[in-house]
Amino acid sequence: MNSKAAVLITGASSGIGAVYADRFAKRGHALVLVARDRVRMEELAQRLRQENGVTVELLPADLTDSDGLARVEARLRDDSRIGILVNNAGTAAHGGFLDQAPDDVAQLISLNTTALTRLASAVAPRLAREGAGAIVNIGSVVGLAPELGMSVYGATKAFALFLTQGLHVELGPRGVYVQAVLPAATRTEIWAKSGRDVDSLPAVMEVGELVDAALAGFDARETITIPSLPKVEQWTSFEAARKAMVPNFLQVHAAERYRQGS
Ligand SMILES: NC(=O)C1=CN([C@@H]2O[C@H](COP(=O)(O)OP(=O)(O)OC[C@H]3O[C@@H](n4cnc5c(N)ncnc54)[C@H](OP(=O)(O)O)[C@@H]3O)[C@@H](O)[C@H]2O)C=CC1
Ligand SMILES: N[C@@H](C=O)C(=O)O
Repeated sequence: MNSKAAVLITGASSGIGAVYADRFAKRGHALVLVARDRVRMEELAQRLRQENGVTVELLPADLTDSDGLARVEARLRDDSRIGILVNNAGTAAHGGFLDQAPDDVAQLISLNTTALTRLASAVAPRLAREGAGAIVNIGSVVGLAPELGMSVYGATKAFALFLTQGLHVELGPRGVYVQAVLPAATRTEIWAKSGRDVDSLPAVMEVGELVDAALAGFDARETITIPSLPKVEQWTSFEAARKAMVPNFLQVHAAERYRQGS
């Protein structure tokens, strides 16, 4: 019997999710693949079964649809073989805020934040009871960079980062590992799908290299993994500055600069 936890990967029909599937299959994990495109997932599943002898199941679902999302939530809640969730499905939006239709914005938020949170929420109680398992949330460096002008997409990725840090605080002591991976530009279909030419970017990482680095962070049990960032000290000092500010928030009086005439 295979004692390794099964891995449920969302957005597994292409790009980063498909490579996660490949790498976890190579490590001998059974897989549950989630996305809308059943045909692409079946092609991937057949190859992974053949090459690695692992069980690969498909759970086709649109995660912005309440029925689809509920099916995946139920699977995460009830299937005790699943010990790792890779919350990867996501889309980006082209254009600036003024050009984006509210319905498109709502759809983006629904996939990148609501689905991500509901799936984590479906699996977390069981993992906490078992005192084991992992939740991996795919964020983006865009979530740290409002200057890039992708405000809604970046906000969803900032959400993924914050949620990860919060869940790390809450679930870490219960034995559940939570990781956020923050890729920078990576060669996948997301760029063409959102109307952008990936080759116009100054630097793009190949998707295999991105996922291998993310898994190195996973193996090291990092909470935040930024594969492209050359010096980790930049992230650790950013975090140290944030943490140093937190004890100063609770005050009886407003800061001196806001006190008028007192
Ligand atoms: N590539 C990059 O430069 C970067 C990507 N990221 C993040 O990485 C993640 C993966 O993206 P990437 O691999 O690049 O892009 P892809 O477009 O290749 O993959 C996106 C995946 O999400 C799935 N998906 C999209 N919409 C839905 C939906 N409504 N329901 C279920 N699944 C859906 C797609 O499958 P299907 O269409 O079959 O449903 C596909 O499998 C995203 O969260 C993205 O924001 C972060 C930083 C950089
Ligand atoms: N997905 C990319 C933007 O569209 C990114 O996060 O860099």
